[in-house]
Amino acid sequence: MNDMARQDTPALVLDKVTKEYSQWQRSGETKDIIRNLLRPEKRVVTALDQVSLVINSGEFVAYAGANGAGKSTTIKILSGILTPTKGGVTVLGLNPLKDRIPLMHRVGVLFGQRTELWWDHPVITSFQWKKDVWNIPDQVYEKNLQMVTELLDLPDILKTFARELSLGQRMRADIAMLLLHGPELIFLDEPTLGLDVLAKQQMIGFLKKLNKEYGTTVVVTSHDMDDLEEMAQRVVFINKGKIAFDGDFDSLRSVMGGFYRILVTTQPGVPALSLPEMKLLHSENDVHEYEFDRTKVPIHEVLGNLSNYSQILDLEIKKAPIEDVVASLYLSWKEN
Ligand SMILES: Nc1ncnc2c1ncn2[C@@H]1O[C@H](COP(=O)(O)OP(=O)(O)OP(=O)(O)O)[C@@H](O)[C@H]1O
Repeated sequence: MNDMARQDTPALVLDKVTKEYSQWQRSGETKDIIRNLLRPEKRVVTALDQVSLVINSGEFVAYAGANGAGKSTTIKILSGILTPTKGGVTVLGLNPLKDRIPLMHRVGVLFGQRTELWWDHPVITSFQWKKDVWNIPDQVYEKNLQMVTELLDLPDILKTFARELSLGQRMRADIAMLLLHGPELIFLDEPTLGLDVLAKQQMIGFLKKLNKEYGTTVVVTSHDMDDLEEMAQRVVFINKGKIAFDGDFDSLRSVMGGFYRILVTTQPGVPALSLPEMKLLHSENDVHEYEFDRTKVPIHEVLGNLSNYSQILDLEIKKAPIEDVVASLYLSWKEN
């Protein structure tokens, strides 16, 4: 396929995909052992319920949702590990089940806590093993190895045994290995889980660069909404197997109202002011944090009200933290 045709083909399409699992039910009580053996009970769980989704080539998409929402199931279906119960799936224009081998050469999948590195060998040995087994041409391998070594700062890591790497170093080595065959589309499950602040920043910076400069389509799942907001342009939320939101982060914020935070620093000893249309969240020393909904009170009105108070020394307005927005969303979904 030429490059033009590739760009026109969506990176992935889910068309009314449903996935049901059968789960064996056992009470765990001794008195039920015989009954469990003779009349085992099964429960059908609908992990994905008529999910339709299109992700275009070159996008960076956050795929989010609470525990058990259906994220891993989606990624397993997209990578051909699972068959959907109903519905159609294409990845880079191919069928993940029938075309698994050709797809493997164009896609990369990384499940956060799993590693493909050989534990008792230096990292470079695993890389060379992948090159041989995957039949990666010398030129492609050398080019990608150079790219990941530079961008992920790997020189020392390459010579180190995988078992001796820190979590952050191992994650970098895993992502590097994933990219050696030059995938056009990558699925990453929790790539920042457990990383310290610096390692996390490095990982986020690298993924953004990979998407922007190399055009790789990236689909990331994570429970850390701040990380997702920093990385992705689009967020798709799945809730109980259904797409509950698909858009950018600002639109996600506005789903729960246009909540903003304002930090008001007053002169020492001045108690928190009671301000119209603003909810006091907390006060510490002379800094008081309020929340307001800008769809109800425009920002200029808030500032106008505050300008009447000579006790105010400083002001800072910021968007409500995305984690809080999502917590309210989860709560509203739970109640429905
Ligand atoms: N192999 C399986 N057999 C039976 N049920 C399963 C299986 N895998 C997942 N499920 C069920 O499908 C639903 C979706 O699970 P899935 O692992 O896709 O969620 P998730 O969004 O990835 O969750 P998490 O964030 O906790 O990893 C859950 O109710 C889960 O119990």
